Amino acid sequence: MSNGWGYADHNGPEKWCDNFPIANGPRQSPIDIQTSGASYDESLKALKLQYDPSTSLDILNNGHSFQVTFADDDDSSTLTEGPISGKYRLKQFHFHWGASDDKGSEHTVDGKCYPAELHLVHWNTEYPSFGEAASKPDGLAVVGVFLEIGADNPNLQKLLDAMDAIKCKGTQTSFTNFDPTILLPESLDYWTYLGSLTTPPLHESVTWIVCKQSISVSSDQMKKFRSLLFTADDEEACCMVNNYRPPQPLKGRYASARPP
Ligand SMILES: NS(=O)(=O)c1ccc(C(=O)NCC(=O)NCCc2c[nH]cn2)cc1
Ligand SMILES: [Cu+2]
Ligand SMILES: [Zn+2]
Repeated sequence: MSNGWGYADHNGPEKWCDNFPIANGPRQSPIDIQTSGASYDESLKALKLQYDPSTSLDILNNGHSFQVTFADDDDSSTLTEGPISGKYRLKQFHFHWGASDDKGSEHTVDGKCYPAELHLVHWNTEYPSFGEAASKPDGLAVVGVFLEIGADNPNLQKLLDAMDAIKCKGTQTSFTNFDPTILLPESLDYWTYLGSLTTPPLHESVTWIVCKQSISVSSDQMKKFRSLLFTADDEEACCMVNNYRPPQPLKGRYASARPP
C-alpha cells in the first residue's frame, strides 16, 4: 500500500511530513543543481553500468508512477565505479513527469525544469536485499536522466506500447528482454550528491547520480505518459501527471562533478 500519500493537494509533497517527518531532514531530494556551485572532485570515476536485458521482468502501475522491475538475485545488472564504492544491483526504473511540457522533472538545473525525469534505482550489495538497503545511508544509488522535448525517441516505444496494459493503479504486465542501456544519454557525465528517496518513505539512503546530458521525448510521447491513471479501475479516474516532488533545501550540500 502507499500509506495514502500522493501528489494531490490533500496528500501531496507539502503534507508528507505529517506521516514522514524525515521530509524536513538534512539530506532530502530532489535539489536544484546549481552548476556554478558544483565542485570538481578528482576522486570521481566514470560511471560503469552493465545491464543484462534478461533480468527485466514486468512493468507495473503502482499508483505513483510506472516502473519496470528487474530480477536482482545475482549481479547480472549492476552499477559500479562512478561516485560509489562496491557494487549496486539494478532493482527498477521509473519516471516522474508533468501535466504539461514546462514541468515534470524532480531535479532542476539552475532552476530549469524538464518535462520528465527517469530514475534507475540500484541497491548496495553490501546489504542482503533492497528493503534492507533502502534505509541505510549508503544503501541506494539512483541514476537520474532528464527527458527534453524534441524528436520522437524510438527507445521509449516499447514502454509506451506497454502503457495500454497498465492504465490503472495495481495493473502490471510482463516486460521481458528490455535493456535499459538504450534509455541512457550518449555521455554519462554526471553530477552527484547525497540525498534521499523523493517519495515516502523518503529514506536518506540515496547517492544521487544525475546525468548532465538529457535524452529526447516528443510532445506526443509525453501525452502517452499522461494517459496513465493514479487511480484503480473502480475509482473515479485521475490522470497520472505532476508526480514529482519539488526541489528541497540544500542545507549546506552541493553537487560534485568529474573534472573536465
Ligand atoms: N524517486 S526515487 O527516489 O528514485 C525512489 C522512491 C521510492 C522508492 C521505493 O522503493 N519506495 C518503496 C520503498 O522504499 N520500499 C523499501 C522499504 C520500505 C517500504 N516502505 C517503507 N520502507 C525507490 C526510488
Ligand atoms: Cu504506495
Ligand atoms: Zn523517482
